[in-house]
This record gives sequence, structure tokens and C-alpha cells, in this order.
Amino acid sequence: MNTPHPSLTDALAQADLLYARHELEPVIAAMGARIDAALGGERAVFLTVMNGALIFAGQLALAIRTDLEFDYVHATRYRGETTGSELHWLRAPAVPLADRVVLLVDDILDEGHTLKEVREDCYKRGAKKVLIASLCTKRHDRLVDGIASDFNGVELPDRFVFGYGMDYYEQGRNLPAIYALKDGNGE
Ligand SMILES: O=P(O)(O)OC[C@H]1O[C@H](OP(=O)(O)OP(=O)(O)O)[C@H](O)[C@@H]1O
Ligand SMILES: Nc1nc2[nH]cnc2c(=O)[nH]1
Repeated sequence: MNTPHPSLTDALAQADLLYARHELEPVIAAMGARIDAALGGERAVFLTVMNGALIFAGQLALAIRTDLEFDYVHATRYRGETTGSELHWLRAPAVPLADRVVLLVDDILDEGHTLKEVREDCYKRGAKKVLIASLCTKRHDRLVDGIASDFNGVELPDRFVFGYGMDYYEQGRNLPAIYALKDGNGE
């Protein structure tokens, strides 16, 4: 039997709204223009890190004018919890990455383990360049060495966030805003 989830309604009642959809959309549109400039016309592999990046990836792809080849990976470190552990790979890239520019697209750069490992995997598959686009980055000093976003939307406080693709115990991914639990909740 499934363990009951903590209530999303209770979480929302105790959370702060950080960014609404109308504030995120122009940020994503501007990121698309910066990515076009960086690609310089090269057709990149647009590699979405499922599940959290789903909503951001759809909006970002529509903001990029350069043609893209879509693929996705499914890698999860949090597995519906509020703290991360080791990365579990559920789906590797299917498109051959040898000699390709890869644009890795994820919702959040938190401690950086996920994007670091996925980027390493892309290089092992022969990618010539891997660029990282994240909707948000958390401000703290726990970021692993050697990882940063090339394109980032917004910076967030060091609190557990959900909405806009990000889950609260696998709930709330389709909320059209980013919310943060109050300090001390969800730990
Ligand atoms: O920088 P890190 O500390 O590694 O955390 C960031 C990762 O955590 C989330 O994924 P999660 O493992 O929750 O899976 P999900 O995408 O299915 O929500 C998010 O989508 C990032 O991929
Ligand atoms: N939903 C969610 N996923 C994450 N993955 C890494 N950090 C977070 C976070 O604060 N919220």
C-alpha cells in the first residue's frame, strides 16, 4: 500500500509564493534569446531532465528560434522526497551525442549532483559541448565543485521549493508558480 503523502494543501498554506507564471515567462523568453546567440545557428540536442524540467523545457523550447533535436533523460535524486540521495537513472539519452552540442535543461540547480552527473554522461557519449539551462538556482554554499548553469532564470533562497514542474512529495508539479516552504518545514 502507498504511504500517504503529506498534504499539498497544508504545504501551500505554509508556503510563500516566490515567482508567479507572469514573472517567469519573460525570464524564460529572454533566456531563449541568449541561447540562440550562444548556439550561433548550430542545431543542438535539447536534452530535458525529466520529470521536473517538463514545464520549463516546453516554454524554453518555444523561446528558442534555432531548430533543435529533442531528447530526454530521466534521472532522479530526490525520488519524491525533500532531501536528495544518489542519482537513479531511469532513462538514458537515445539520440547519439557524438560531436553534438547538447543543451541540458533542468528546473533547478540545487547541490548540482544531478546536472554534474548527467553532463559527465553526455561527455562520455562524445558530446563536443554541453550547455546547461536551469529555470532556477538555489543560493547556498553546498554546490558541488565544477558545475554552474550557463543560462539561469531566477535565484532562490535556500528553502525547499515546489511548483512549475517541481514536486512536493510528487504533488504540485503543475502549479503555475514557484512556492517555498517556510524554513524548517519539509526537512
Ligand atoms: O542539484 P541537485 O541537488 O542534484 O537537485 C536538482 C535535481 O533535483 C530535482 O530532481 P528530482 O531528483 O527531484 O527528480 P524529478 O525531476 O523527477 O523531480 C530537479 O529536477 C533536479 O534534477
Ligand atoms: N521539488 C524540489 N526538488 C528539488 N530538487 C533539488 N532541490 C529541490 C527543491 O527545493 N524542490
